[in-house]
Amino acid sequence: MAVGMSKPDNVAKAVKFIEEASSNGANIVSLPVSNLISNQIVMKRIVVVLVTVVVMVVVIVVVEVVVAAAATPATAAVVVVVVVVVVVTVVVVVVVVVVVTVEFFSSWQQAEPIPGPTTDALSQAAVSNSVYIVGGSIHERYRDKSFNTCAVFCPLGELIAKHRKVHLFDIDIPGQITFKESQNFAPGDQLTVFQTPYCRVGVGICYDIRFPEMSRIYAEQGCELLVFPAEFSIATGSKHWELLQRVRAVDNQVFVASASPARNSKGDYIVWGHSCVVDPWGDIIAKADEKESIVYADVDLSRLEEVRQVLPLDHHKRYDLHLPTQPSVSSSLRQHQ
Ligand SMILES: O=C(O)CCC(=O)C(=O)O
Repeated sequence: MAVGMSKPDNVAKAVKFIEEASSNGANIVSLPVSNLISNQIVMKRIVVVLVTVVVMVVVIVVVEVVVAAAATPATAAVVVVVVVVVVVTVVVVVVVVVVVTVEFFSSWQQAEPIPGPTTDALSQAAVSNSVYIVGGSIHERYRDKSFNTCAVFCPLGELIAKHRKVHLFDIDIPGQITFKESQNFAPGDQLTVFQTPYCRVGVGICYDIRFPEMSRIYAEQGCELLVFPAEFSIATGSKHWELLQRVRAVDNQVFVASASPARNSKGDYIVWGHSCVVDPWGDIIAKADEKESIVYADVDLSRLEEVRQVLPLDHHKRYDLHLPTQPSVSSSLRQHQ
């Protein structure tokens, strides 16, 4: 789905898509990342514009004062020094106040607790449509911290799992993309698995897909489907989006589904789009383009068995040589398995 600036509109649209997916027979519906979070990049642009305007106004005032003072040479030098000191102080104060305010606004005020208004709407949508919902991600406020969190609901509307993004996207690819997610979020410290009557599901958010150990643990814990609400940019998505999903599917012999927002036309972070579902053989069985759409796929467990039979990787594993993994599953798994 296309993500807008208004959180209530995004939530309403998500609910509409859930209804549509369910009416077309979907049992598990995943929303993309950011569908419920306003665009912080736009906030940062507003700051840049605001600061630029303030600086320009101050510069104009200074020029006026200097020109006026130049008429009386004796006081000109003193006036210039005073004005410069005042201007620099004002600019520094304005920048600090605005940046701190906006960071606070974007990283905290938009956040909400779970349960909260957004997850209430998702819970209601799960009940009304009798589906499991992997709720994209919301900006969760918990005590004095913010998390990038995916809430999962069962058809009874219960919150059965909550995945707080484990790996934060702090990267700098010169000339392409710089992102420091840890400025706004704290990392989660648990992996998340939930059980449905159809299959067992492991959840990750976006950058989490890049860490093969996480998907491996999910597979070892019996997951047949891995779901990644995500939001890759063009910079990395064009190269790695499909590749990562296919390699996770092939290595672990599981289905992998990744839900992305539609391509946005404005902003510094251009979303790649292309939600897709990959089967355990690595075939892409359903795929969107960059535009807004719903992607449907059957998680056919007999296909999974077939792949595991012809390529019995689990039987060939050399656990005596491979590094042991350290499973750590969220309490939701223990409660709902
Ligand atoms: O791994 C990537 O290339 C993109 C990840 C990302 O955009 C995120 O986690 O927010």
